Amino acid sequence: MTQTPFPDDFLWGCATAAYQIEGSPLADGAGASIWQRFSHDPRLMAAKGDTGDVACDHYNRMADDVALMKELGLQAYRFSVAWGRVLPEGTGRVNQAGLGFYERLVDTLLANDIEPLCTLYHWDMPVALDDRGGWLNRDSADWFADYGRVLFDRLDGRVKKWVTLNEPWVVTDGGYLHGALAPGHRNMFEAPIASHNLMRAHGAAVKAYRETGKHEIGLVVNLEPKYAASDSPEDQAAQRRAEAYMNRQYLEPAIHGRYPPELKEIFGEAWPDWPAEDFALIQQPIDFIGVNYYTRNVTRADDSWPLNAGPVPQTQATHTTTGWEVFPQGLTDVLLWVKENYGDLPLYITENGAAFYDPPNAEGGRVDDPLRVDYLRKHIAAIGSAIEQGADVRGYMLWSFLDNLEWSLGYSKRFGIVHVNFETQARTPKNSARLYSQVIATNAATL
Ligand SMILES: OC[C@@H]1[C@@H](O)[C@H](O)[C@@H](O)c2[nH]c(CCc3ccccc3)c[n+]21
Repeated sequence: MTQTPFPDDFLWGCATAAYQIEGSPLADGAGASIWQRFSHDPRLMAAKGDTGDVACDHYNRMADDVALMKELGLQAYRFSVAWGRVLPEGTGRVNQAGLGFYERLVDTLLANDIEPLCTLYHWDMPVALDDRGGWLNRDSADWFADYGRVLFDRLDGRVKKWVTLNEPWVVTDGGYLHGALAPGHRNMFEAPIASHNLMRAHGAAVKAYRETGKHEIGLVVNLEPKYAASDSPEDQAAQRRAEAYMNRQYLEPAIHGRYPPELKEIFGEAWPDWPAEDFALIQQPIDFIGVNYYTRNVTRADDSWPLNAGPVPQTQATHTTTGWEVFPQGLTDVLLWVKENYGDLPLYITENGAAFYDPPNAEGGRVDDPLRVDYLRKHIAAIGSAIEQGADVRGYMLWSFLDNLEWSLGYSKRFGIVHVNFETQARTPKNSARLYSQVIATNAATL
């Protein structure tokens, strides 16, 4: 048994997102989000009938859920705010009842010695703004900054770690290129525009935070390390395109004020000439980078659209129920890649976890999830290895605290370390929750 001690102030927590756990999406004056619209549309939703109307009913069960977080020993909790609860029309009128829910959540967390990490945007834009063009409208940067100011004014100080966007790549690739996620567009010309406006909005919100904010704000990106399938020039070029498209497209402008050249190659005539002043806005200095890691990709040249690059199935490996290869080394590799390419900004693992087929509630209220226990042990050890090699990793937010709505895949993909019986809303910690409690108590990875 090898123990890898973590830094003394390493922050151990869990992550969730508003639309995936809260339910009551229209309660107390809230304005509908694009996910309310998308999940109710059987033409768009893969898991037809699975909506966020109830989810984990966290909106009504928040105090009990925070008590369970405390019981498990969580030191932090990463959540997102549903924009439409706070600003039902997306801009203008503030819905005090909606803002009040998040104020109660933050105060309850603090009363339980759990540090709140607040994500402003985890994919649920108000429909009122989507109807005005959403992320395709350059005004979205101002809408988002104004929304941020409402939260900063009310919660900064109690919230000391802010995140502007969760995974702009997924918002763009899923919502505007392939259409698998809200708002369900499939348009190669729209995707770069949405992507660019998301980053302008990120910059505008960071700039707004610096007007009054006294703590930290960062950006969360999903990173999937790309390993060329061979040394052939074709596979090497495919790896560069895939890495640029997913892993560099957002960090390059945020940190270096530029886009990777491969994006013009990928999008061709669909890649606009961006106004130079946009990059000064996007490149606002941030205090940390949040890394969401789940798996890797072995990449080869192929005729897939739009990258002409695709995965080589790793048939010999363990896979999750979402089809992702379990590859802990990729987490070590990608943390060192961030350090090498983007400098020594503090890093947080803002998401890491896995969906496996968990047994139903066994007798005595236990859920045995050995594959998730093994996944977490190995990925937490992988972080320890990156830290030993010089990565400045400050915390780990496990995805996820509860089984929840896995977007268009519905409730069948269970990522929680706490099982949710969606008929009764009963919460049952899985064995992985017990493992995580031990990791937190010892501040060490044990393999
Ligand atoms: O899929 C598990 C989680 C989601 O539930 C989170 O809301 C989201 O932040 C998130 N991102 C990723 C990695 C990127 C990705 C998202 C969706 C589909 C494929 C890859 C995995 N997850």
